Amino acid sequence: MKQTTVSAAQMQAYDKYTTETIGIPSTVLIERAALTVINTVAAGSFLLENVLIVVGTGNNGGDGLAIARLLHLKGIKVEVLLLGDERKLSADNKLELAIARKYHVKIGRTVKDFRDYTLIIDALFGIGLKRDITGKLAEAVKKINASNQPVVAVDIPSGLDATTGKILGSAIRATTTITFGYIKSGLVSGDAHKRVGKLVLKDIGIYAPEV
Ligand SMILES: NC(=O)C1=CN([C@@H]2O[C@H](COP(=O)(O)OP(=O)(O)OC[C@H]3O[C@@H](n4cnc5c(N)ncnc54)[C@H](O)[C@@H]3O)[C@@H](O)[C@H]2O)[C@@H](O)CC1
Ligand SMILES: [K+]
Repeated sequence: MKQTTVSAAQMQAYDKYTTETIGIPSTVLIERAALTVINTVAAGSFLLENVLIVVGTGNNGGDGLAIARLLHLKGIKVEVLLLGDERKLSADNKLELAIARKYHVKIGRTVKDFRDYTLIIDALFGIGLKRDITGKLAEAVKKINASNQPVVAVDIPSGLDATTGKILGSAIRATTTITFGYIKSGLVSGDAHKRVGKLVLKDIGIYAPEV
């Protein structure tokens, strides 16, 4: 795996190349991303007693839903907090949500107190974040940070611009960030040092066209 950094646009192009030109279904990549996250989390010192997975409407949320399902099927107590407009789910997110619901994963729209969880997994936004996080979503981000609970960010802490590392409105403060395929430049620049925590790079089968 190359250690050079990539922009969000480059990473999106690699995703597209892998899924469209090579033909690996995006749900295979999501499953690999989810397996990687649960294995990395299990190998760490996190307490998996009561896990909250915060998911958004895009494919980062799709990763989160797959993580929730895999943990749930291992008998770990998990809860999903689904944030954003459910009518705007990406196709893969919709599929992962339907699968999670069939396995009776607990999925809610609100949380009483973020301090009730032993681990929070952040799958709100990945490299698709385009503008400032505002309103209810920004409130949730601030409450998660204020909870001081351990947070594992999926691909990138939500709210961080994947290219510049600038905080867009507000951003999750992660204990550990597990990023897929390549280190996005925003994980090592701008405000990244305030938000990323320990950075872990994992291969999930996305490669640049020249590989
Ligand atoms: N094939 C792929 O593209 C893969 C993607 N993966 C995951 O998917 C992520 C990228 O997924 P997406 O491109 O769907 O992007 P995201 O999941 O980052 O989110 C994009 C969604 O959020 C909305 N949005 C953007 N900024 C917003 C804001 N400020 N407030 C409210 N809504 C906002 C967009 O309109 C879009 O619906 C990666 O970071 C990675 O975690 C991996 O699962 C591997 C495969
Ligand atoms: K995230």
